[in-house]
Amino acid sequence: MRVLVAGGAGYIGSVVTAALLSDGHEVTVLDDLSTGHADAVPEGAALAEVSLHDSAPVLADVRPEAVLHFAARSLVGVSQQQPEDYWSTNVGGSLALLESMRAVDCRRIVFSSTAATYGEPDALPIREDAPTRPTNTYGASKLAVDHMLTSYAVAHGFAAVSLRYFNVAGAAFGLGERHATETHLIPLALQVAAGQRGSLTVFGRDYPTPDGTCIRDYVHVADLADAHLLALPAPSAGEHRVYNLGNGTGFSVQEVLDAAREVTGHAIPTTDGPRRAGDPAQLVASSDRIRAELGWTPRHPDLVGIVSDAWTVAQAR
Ligand SMILES: NC(=O)c1ccc[n+]([C@@H]2O[C@H](COP(=O)([O-])OP(=O)(O)OC[C@H]3O[C@@H](n4cnc5c(N)ncnc54)[C@H](O)[C@@H]3O)[C@@H](O)[C@H]2O)c1
Ligand SMILES: O=c1ccn([C@@H]2O[C@H](COP(=O)(O)OP(=O)(O)O[C@H]3O[C@H](CO)[C@H](O)[C@H](O)[C@H]3O)[C@@H](O)[C@H]2O)c(=O)[nH]1
Repeated sequence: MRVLVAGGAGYIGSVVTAALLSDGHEVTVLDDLSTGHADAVPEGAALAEVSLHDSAPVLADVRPEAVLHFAARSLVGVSQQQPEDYWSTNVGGSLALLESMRAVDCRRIVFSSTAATYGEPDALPIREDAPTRPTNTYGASKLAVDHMLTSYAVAHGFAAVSLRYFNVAGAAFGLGERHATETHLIPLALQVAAGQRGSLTVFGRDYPTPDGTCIRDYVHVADLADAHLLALPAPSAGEHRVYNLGNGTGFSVQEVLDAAREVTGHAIPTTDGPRRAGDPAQLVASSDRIRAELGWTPRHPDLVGIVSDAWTVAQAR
């Protein structure tokens, strides 16, 4: 298939681009390089350095049969201080992209949604029919795009899938996480292990969890790539599907740090800090729906393996 990958110079988009290429697809990456890197775009994919807002000429030129949409602002904390950037990029940019698609009669899309659309869960694991009550602008902006896709499916015959990722981690195809402003636990722990950072702050040890630290569901980026390949052809015209993506097993911040110490052989000093605003105590996915409907099975559910793959690629840089 001829596909356009919006945000394909970023962490997850670049890995999925590599997976699409190895599956025989023809790929053009559209990315403004605001948080991505040109050298992360896999060889064999074309790069159009353009914003979502100016995507129309690129779509007119490429004439894709489908779009995979990763391009976004995705820092929860910043979304609370600069909401305008989140509404503009995530919602305004996505609307512009959908209109660019409609103009060239391209109506198939896979969208990067997030566990942040659910907010604080009533019950675990979180299923797709759980209430969506985002606790930050980032999650609210992603939920708005999910709603946009439902209405584009109904009104304009789009075939759409929202994949609600939980905590994406690990590396594949030699590509890992490389954010100028890094906020994610695993890459930060590995930067401490590599001596690039002195220590890491544990955000809260007083949560109602067995060791007092937050629990998250870490999913390997290679398993995420598998899910995108399965989701791409799945919906029919007029259909918008929503699938959670996680392993269904939660690990605490303490367990992640222990795994990082085991993998790297470094002590990884930490200090204890207050809770980070808006962090739910536990987020664990039920991925029963995508397992049942698309046959997705995570091949790398082991936390030590996920951290180990991230470490291998971080060291190679
Ligand atoms: N990393 C996670 O754990 C996680 C979890 C849930 C959802 N997500 C979502 O997955 C997607 C990818 O996340 P990531 O971690 O790879 O982020 P990333 O920042 O590495 O990648 C995002 C890419 O989008 C590009 N981009 C941003 N705004 C753009 C615009 N206006 N026009 C064109 N390109 C633009 C950036 O340059 C970057 O290359 C995001 O939509 C994010 O919200 C990520
Ligand atoms: O320096 C740090 C960084 C993180 N943490 C903790 O580690 C856990 C994981 O934090 P991350 O920042 O790595 O990931 P989040 O769970 O905050 O965010 C992820 O899940 C969200 C869903 O709520 C969104 O989807 C978001 O895009 C995605 O990155 C949290 O309990 C956080 O408090 C620390 O203790 N210290």
